[in-house]
Amino acid sequence: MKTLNEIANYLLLNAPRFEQNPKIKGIQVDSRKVTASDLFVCISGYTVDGHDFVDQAIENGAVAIVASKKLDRNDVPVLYVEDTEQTLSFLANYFYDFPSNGLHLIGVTGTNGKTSVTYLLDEIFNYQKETTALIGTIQMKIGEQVFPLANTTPEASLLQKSFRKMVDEKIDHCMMEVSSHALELGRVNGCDFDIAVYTNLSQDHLDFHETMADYLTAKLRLFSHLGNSYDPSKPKYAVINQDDHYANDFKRATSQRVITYGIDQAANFTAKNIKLTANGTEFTLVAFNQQIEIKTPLIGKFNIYNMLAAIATAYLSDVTLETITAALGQSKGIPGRFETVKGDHDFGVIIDFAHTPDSLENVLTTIRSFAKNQVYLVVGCGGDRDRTKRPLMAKMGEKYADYTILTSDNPRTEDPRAIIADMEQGITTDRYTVEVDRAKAIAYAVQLAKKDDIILIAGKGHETTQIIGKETFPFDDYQVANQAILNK
Ligand SMILES: CC(=O)N[C@H]1[C@@H](OP(=O)(O)OP(=O)(O)OC[C@H]2O[C@@H](n3ccc(=O)[nH]c3=O)[C@H](O)[C@@H]2O)O[C@H](CO)[C@@H](O)[C@@H]1O[C@H](C)C(=O)N[C@@H](C)C(=O)N[C@H](CCC(=O)O)C(=O)O
Ligand SMILES: Nc1ncnc2c1ncn2[C@@H]1O[C@H](COP(=O)(O)OP(=O)(O)OP(=O)(O)O)[C@@H](O)[C@H]1O
Ligand SMILES: N[C@H](CCC[C@H](N)C(=O)O)C(=O)O
Ligand SMILES: [Mg+2]
Repeated sequence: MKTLNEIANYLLLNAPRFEQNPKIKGIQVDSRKVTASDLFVCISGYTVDGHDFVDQAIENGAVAIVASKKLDRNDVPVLYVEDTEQTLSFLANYFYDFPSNGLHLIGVTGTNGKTSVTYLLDEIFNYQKETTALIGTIQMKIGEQVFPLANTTPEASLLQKSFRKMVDEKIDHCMMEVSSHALELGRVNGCDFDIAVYTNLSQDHLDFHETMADYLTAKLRLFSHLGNSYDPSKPKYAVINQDDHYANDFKRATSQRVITYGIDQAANFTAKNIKLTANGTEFTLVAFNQQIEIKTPLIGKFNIYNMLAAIATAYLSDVTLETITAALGQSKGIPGRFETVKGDHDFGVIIDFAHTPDSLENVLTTIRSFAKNQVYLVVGCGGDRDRTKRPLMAKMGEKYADYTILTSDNPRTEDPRAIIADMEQGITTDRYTVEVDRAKAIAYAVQLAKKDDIILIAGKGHETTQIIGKETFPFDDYQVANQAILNK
C-alpha cells in the first residue's frame, strides 16, 4: 500500500502535497470495478471518457483521482497529470514495486505467431518442471490458474498487478504477447523485458496504425524496451527472424545482443533437411556448431519459424537443446491453431486463427502441399477492424482453395453483408459462395466435402464467442464443425 503523496512524488517533479493523504489499496481505470480505497485513473478512451465516471468511482469507494481534465470537486483529492494513459504505466509500475524487475520476462511481438511462440515456450519450460505464466490472446495463466483477458496485452494496471502476483508466486518465466496496440498506447511502458522476440510483419491493424510504417514503429518499440543496462547476471537479448523483410530494422532498434533465427538466410538458429508432412515436421536444427534432429507433430513451414523462435529463446533461458527437442517432440499444439477436428470422417477439417492475408497464405499453402483432393475455405473478416485486409484475405481463398465460402467472423457493429462485399472485391472467379450465417457456412462446407477433401475454417481459432452488434453469443468453430459432421 502507498499513500497518495508518495505516488504524486514519484510521478511529478513539482508534486503537490495533499493534506488529505489517503492510503491507496489498488488502482482502477474502470469505475464499475472500483472498490474501497482505490485510486481511480480517468482515461479518455476511443468510446467514452473516464473523466465522466468519477461520480461512480467515488460511490464505489475511490479515495483519490488521477485526471488530465479539470474536475470540479473538492470531496476527494485529484492529482492532475498531462496524459493519464502514459502516467498509468509508471504509476502502476511504482505502486506494485517494479515487479517485472524480479521476473524473467519474455515479450513476443509480430503480426503472426505470437500466441504460438509463447505456447511453445510454455511447453518447453514446463517440460523441465519450471513454473510459467502466459499473457496473451487466449488467456492469462499464472502457474495453474487461468484468467480471461479482454485484450491480448492488458492495460497497465492489470498488467503490473499480474506481474506482482507472478513474482509473489515465484514464477520462473513469464511469456507475454506484446501487441502493437499495447506498444503504441504505452500499456507496457516500464516493463523490464529480458528477451524480446520478433516473429514477422505483414498487413494487419491498418485501421489503428494508418500506415505500415506506423505499425512497424510500434513493433520496434519492444526492442528499445530492452534498454541499455548491461548487468552480466541479467543479460538481455533480442531474438530476430533473419528471413523477415524488416529484420534489419529490428536489429537497429536495440543496443542489446541480437540472436537470429531463420531458414533461408544464415542465422544463429537455422533449420535444414526439412520434411513437412500432414502429420508433423522433421528438421535438423543447427545452432552454434551443434546439430540436433527435431521431430514434432506441429505442421507447416510457418511453425518451423515459431519453433526456431521458441528454441532460441529457451536456449537463451538456459534450457539445453536436448530438453527443447524432447519437449517439441511431445507438443500438443496450440489451441485453435491448425487444430484438426478429430473423428472417423474421411475428410479433413482444420480450425485455424488465420485472420490476416499472410497467415491465410501460410496455412493454405501448407494444406495444399499435402491435400490429395479438394480444399475448401470457410472465412470471414472481423468488423470494426482493418478493412483493407478484407479483399486480400478473400484473394488467398481464390489463389489456394478450390472453393471458398465467405461468411461472418465477428461482425461487431458493422453490417455483415457489407464486410463480405468488401471481401468480394478481391475475387475475380465464381469459385465461391456467400453464407452470412457462420454455422450454416461451416455446415455447407461439411456437406460438400468428399473423401480426402480438406476444409479450412479460418479466422476464429480458439474463440468461443461471436460478436454481432454489441452482443456476444456463444460460438465455437470446433463444436459447430463437429455437429455438422454428425449431421452429415
Ligand atoms: C482501441 C483499443 O485498444 N481500445 C481499448 C480501450 O477501449 P476504449 O478506448 O474504447 O475505452 P472506452 O470504453 O472509451 O473507456 C475509456 C475509459 O473509461 C472507463 N470507463 C468506461 C465505462 C464506464 O462505465 N466506466 C469507466 O470507467 C474505461 O475503463 C476506460 O478506462 O481500452 C479498453 C480498456 O483497457 C480496452 O479493452 C480496449 O480494447 C478493445 C477491447 C479492443 O478491441 N482493442 C483491440 C483493438 C486491441 O487492443 N487489440 C490488441 C491485439 C491486437 C493483436 O492481436 O495483434 C490487444 O492487445 O488486445
Ligand atoms: N510464424 C508465422 N508466420 C505466419 N503465419 C503464422 C505464423 N504462426 C502462425 N501463423 C498463422 O497465424 C495464425 C495466428 O497465429 P498466432 O495466434 O500464433 O498469432 P498471433 O501473433 O498471436 O496473432 P494475434 O495478433 O491475433 O494474437 C495461426 O492460426 C496461423 O494461421
Ligand atoms: N487480435 C485480433 C484478433 C482478430 C480475430 C478475428 N476473429 C476478428 O475478430 O477480427 C484483433 O483484435 O484484431
Ligand atoms: Mg495472439
